Amino acid sequence: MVCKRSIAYSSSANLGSGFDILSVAHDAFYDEVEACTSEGGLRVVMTDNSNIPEDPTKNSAGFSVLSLMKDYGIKEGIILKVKKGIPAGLGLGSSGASAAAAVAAVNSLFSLGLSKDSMVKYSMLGEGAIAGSPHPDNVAASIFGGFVAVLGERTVNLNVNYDFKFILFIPSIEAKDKTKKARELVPKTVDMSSYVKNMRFGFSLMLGLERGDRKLISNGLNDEIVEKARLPMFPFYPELKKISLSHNAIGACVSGAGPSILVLVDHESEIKAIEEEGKKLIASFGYSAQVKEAKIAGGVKVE
Ligand SMILES: Nc1ncnc2c1ncn2[C@@H]1O[C@H](COP(=O)(O)OP(=O)(O)OP(=O)(O)O)[C@@H](O)[C@H]1O
Ligand SMILES: N[C@@H](CCO)C(=O)O
Repeated sequence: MVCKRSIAYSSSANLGSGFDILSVAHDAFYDEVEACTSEGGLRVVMTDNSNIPEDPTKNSAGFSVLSLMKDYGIKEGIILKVKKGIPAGLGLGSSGASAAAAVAAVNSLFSLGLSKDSMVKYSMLGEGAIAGSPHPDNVAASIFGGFVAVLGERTVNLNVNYDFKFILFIPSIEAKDKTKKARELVPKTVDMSSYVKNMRFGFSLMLGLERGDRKLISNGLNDEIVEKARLPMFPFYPELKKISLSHNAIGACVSGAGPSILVLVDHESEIKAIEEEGKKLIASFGYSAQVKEAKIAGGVKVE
């Protein structure tokens, strides 16, 4: 039996207006996957006591690897042992990280020579199996690391020339098929004024990161369309953003499909006040919340 082990970090997708395009990997949490050759077929084993299905067609890691096995004619059996570090269903790219780690491990196990873009392609299929449509942003961040823009079949890393860190507010809200439901809330059409505002936000964020311009980054962390449509899923968000900005955060946005919220902070921000008041606010809505500080993380690693 030959094995390969990999780890992939959590991520926050969308970053305001970049629905299904922009994302960032952070070191808040990571998943580990060990892929070993075995008897025929694919078996997924969740090594912790999570309720995540082990049926490969219902598991993001399993479905991605099934697709790889089919396309690359892999006849040998594979056992995937998935150790979850990233809590699922909270907008932290949990399903995407498992898929990314599994694809990278199998790529190495069978020396498939997949490019990072091909790994994104296979990993996003796992997202499709559970969220109804295969969004690429979380898996792209987990594979490439850093800030990414997914531009069709290519993912590009953004240069970051500003020093900041993240605060993640992670409310304990259990919602079955959360991302699937959240995607159903996204409007099918948008009016021109929202489109123009969102283009401005997206360009502001990308240029602000590249130029190290705090004001542009701050202006970029906004969204007129998707966050608004999904607000009933995280009703505390507008007030949490207000509190963060009043204490000099750079900006705040919904992490992926929520309910977690990502806040960017730097030396000018009153971090303790943001964390304490933010937690109290979420409690006033009836939810407990974990608050976690994090930094930008690298891409998937195979041992
Ligand atoms: N390997 C996996 N890791 C995590 N969740 C998985 C996995 N395979 C299947 N799932 C299922 O996917 C659902 C969680 O996915 P969902 O997209 O809602 O959350 P997420 O990946 O944590 O967040 P987001 O995509 O918003 O960042 C759960 O119902 C879980 O059972
Ligand atoms: N772009 C995806 C990310 C899910 O984490 C969405 O917002 O549905």
